[in-house]
Amino acid sequence: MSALKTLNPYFLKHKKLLLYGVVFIILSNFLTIFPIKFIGKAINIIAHSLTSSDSLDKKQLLKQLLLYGGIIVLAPITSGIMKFYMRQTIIVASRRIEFELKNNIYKHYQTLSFSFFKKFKIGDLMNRISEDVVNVRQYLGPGIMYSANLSIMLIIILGYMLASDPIMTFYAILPLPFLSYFIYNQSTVINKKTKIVQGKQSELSSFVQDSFSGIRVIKSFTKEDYIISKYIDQSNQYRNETLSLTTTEAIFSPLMILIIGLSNLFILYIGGQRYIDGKINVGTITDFFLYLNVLIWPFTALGWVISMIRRAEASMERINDFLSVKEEIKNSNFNLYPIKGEIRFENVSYTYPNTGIQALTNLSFEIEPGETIVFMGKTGAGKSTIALLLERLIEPNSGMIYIDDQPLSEHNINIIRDKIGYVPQESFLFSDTIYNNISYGIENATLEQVEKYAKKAEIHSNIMEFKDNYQTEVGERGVTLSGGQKQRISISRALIKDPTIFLFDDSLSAVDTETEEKILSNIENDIGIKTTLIITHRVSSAKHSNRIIVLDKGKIIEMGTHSDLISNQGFYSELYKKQITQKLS
Ligand SMILES: Nc1ncnc2c1ncn2[C@@H]1O[C@H](COP(=O)(O)OP(=O)(O)OP(=O)(O)O)[C@@H](O)[C@H]1O
Repeated sequence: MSALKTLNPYFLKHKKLLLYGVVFIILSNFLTIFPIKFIGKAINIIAHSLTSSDSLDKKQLLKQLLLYGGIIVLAPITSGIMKFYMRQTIIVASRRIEFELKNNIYKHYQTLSFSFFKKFKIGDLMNRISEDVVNVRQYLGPGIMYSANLSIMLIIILGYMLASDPIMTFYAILPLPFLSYFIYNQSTVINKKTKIVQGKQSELSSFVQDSFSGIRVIKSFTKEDYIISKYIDQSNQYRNETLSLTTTEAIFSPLMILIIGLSNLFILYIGGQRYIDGKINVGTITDFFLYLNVLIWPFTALGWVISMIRRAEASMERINDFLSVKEEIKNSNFNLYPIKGEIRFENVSYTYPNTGIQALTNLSFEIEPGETIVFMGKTGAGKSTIALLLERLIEPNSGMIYIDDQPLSEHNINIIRDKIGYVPQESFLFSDTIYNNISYGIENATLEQVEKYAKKAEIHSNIMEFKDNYQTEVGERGVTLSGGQKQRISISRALIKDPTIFLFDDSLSAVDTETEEKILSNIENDIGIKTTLIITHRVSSAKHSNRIIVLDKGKIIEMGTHSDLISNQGFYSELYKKQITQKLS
């Protein structure tokens, strides 16, 4: 239960609603149980009036019968109203706590570092905020409501039963703990099997999703038969797991009815004997049947609630695991100031913690404000890692990064990120309109502003060809756009921020070299004294640079101007020759 202690502050916040809920539970239970003994009394009156010949006595009995009838009808109606308020308080409190918990988890996710998100699968992160929170909410709502209901009902009903006949009470209740245990056991098995079925179902739907997304590759490689047999295989697994769950569920009801039947049998047998012995009357037997009827649901709920609490505890532990992760990169500077754009790396090394790959080793370079530097090198050389470090999405293991001669770690992180116009390698677009995607980084952007920067990124004329122009929805992650269109929208999104430092991470790879030229000279005309870092595999981008840095295995192997590196006869000049020959041919 220790993990569930995290919920105490939430309980305290909603204590009023929860307390009202308990009051309504007490009232509703009392009103459910209270009229039962009047049913027994009414039966005794009817039995008595059948044998009585006194008309005055019969009149008196009828009056009493009417009074009992009134109680028997009115009490359950009032109990129903109380049950309504019981749900309106406890379930509403649980829904509010669920809402607050979800918001807190989401807020916490937003504070966590970039490497945290690289460590966990998206599906896993989503589960904490959906399935796990639902499990906790079920404990908070139905869990608490039924536990309170059972305890209160048990106290009231046991009082009545013991007052009527202690021996019959013992026999009537005897099978009920077995009922709770059985329900707990079955619920645990059903939960486990349901999880497996859900897992198989999501495997199947991701497989189908994947095969639809990759339909082009499947057809090109004529893999249709392979895909169909794989689908049938996965579908068979799903069917087998579902059938196993259905069998468990099918055993559930008959066994439950058997245990309840045993209780009824005990009442009939023991009650019958005690009636023959003259120890109780017919009304008492009727009362016990009715008491048992009322008790069955709480005892059933007990088993269910125990398994629910165990599930909630496991879920809360998983949620707590995430909530206890601390912000790795904290901002300690909240001043507002301008940035000139001078960048200095001094012996910077970085190793990715999850793979142990050393991406950069003792890297040192300096960039003056307004300079354009091109980073080149084989794939995996460490170029994108420089971009991540500059945005302070990750921190160096050793060495220092300076911006405007001040350590990056001492800067206001929000200013740095705001003043860097970053265009990522995979142009991620939100499922929204083109307008909202371009204006993402600034508030209340006008259409003129959006158009201006779309023109600079050479995408405006494309957008004007779409039916809804700037209001065109780009679909999930921009699926309705070509790779080059996505890249140029992503560039417009960086340009509109009017940053001091531009950071292009291989962000022109999907446009032809002519468009690339145009975009870079559009930006150049506008840049003024802005620092620009271009990570690229194309020598055409290098033309616009002051210097080129070539990396290999996280180290600088060449640095200089285009003509310096051509005469160097190294990686750059080889690449240049290759790409120029390709262009000419
Ligand atoms: N998130 C990550 N987790 C673990 N290792 C990573 C991660 N990102 C990159 N690496 C590793 O770090 C090294 C440098 O990667 P980086 O992305 O900086 O290379 P790059 O030069 O930008 O490559 P490319 O030109 O292919 O984009 C590579 O060996 C890569 O496998």
